[in-house]
Amino acid sequence: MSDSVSEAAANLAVAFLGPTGTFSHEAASRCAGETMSLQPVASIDDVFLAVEAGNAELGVVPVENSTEGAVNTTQDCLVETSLRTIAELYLPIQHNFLVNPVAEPGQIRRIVSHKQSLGQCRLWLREHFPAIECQDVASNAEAARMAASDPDTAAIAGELAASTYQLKILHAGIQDRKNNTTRFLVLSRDGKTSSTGCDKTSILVYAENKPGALFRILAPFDKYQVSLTRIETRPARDGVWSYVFFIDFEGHMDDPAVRQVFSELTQCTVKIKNLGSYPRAIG
Ligand SMILES: O=C(O)C(=O)C[C@]1(C(=O)O)C=C[C@@H](O)C=C1
Repeated sequence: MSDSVSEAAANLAVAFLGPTGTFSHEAASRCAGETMSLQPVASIDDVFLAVEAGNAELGVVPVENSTEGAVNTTQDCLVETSLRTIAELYLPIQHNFLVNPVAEPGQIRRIVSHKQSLGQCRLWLREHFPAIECQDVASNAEAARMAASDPDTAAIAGELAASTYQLKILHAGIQDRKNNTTRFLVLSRDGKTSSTGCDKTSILVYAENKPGALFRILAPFDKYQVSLTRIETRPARDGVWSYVFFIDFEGHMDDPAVRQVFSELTQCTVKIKNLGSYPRAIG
């Protein structure tokens, strides 16, 4: 994990989407290391709230998946939050079809999982269980917990959830894409990081509702040769059919070229928000 994370003081908590056994738990464990404790919370919104309120020092949230794309709840929370991203990490996501050890073959009446995971296994589910109802629940570990108390219910979740809730792995590696990966963000209140020479910056941009607005947003990146790594749109929520752009690009806010881009963007947008600069992880 990056220096920015290891600099967080000892014995402080890292909040993540719980309960125990989610992929978010795995991601949070990697960033907590030996020194920080782990704090499961009920939702992604609660991760933001825990860090904003000072009940946790850091929060770990999924932001995008290589199969399913953006995690919308996280994007929406990023619009409203004052937290900054201080690190990113990529986690390979291997899904499993988990059943209660006492379940008989043919007993499964419903399949539960987080909606991102159901999406990541859509083709497999269509091929193997076309007639069984799929229901999305708050997290994969919540799904595993349900399967542990009901032999009619199967869960889609990771190995950590299988061992935590003592479920049987009936089918392993059922995600539609073998190299399925989720990118997580590490959030903090103060958000201070130093340039490492290999960083990324995330910003949020409210575009003008005028012809050429997106063209003008992209022009400074071309002018200062700053490479974009992601651009994503979400409804802005402060008007019908107005949009906000999430833009990730290479470089740190302290780098001269990035400063130039940011200052030119402030002149051609309605509003711009710095979501943080952080060391680039290998995905
Ligand atoms: O339910 C979990 O295990 C989570 O940590 C959530 C989540 C997500 O929201 O994307 C995390 C990684 C996987 O992409 C699937 C689910």
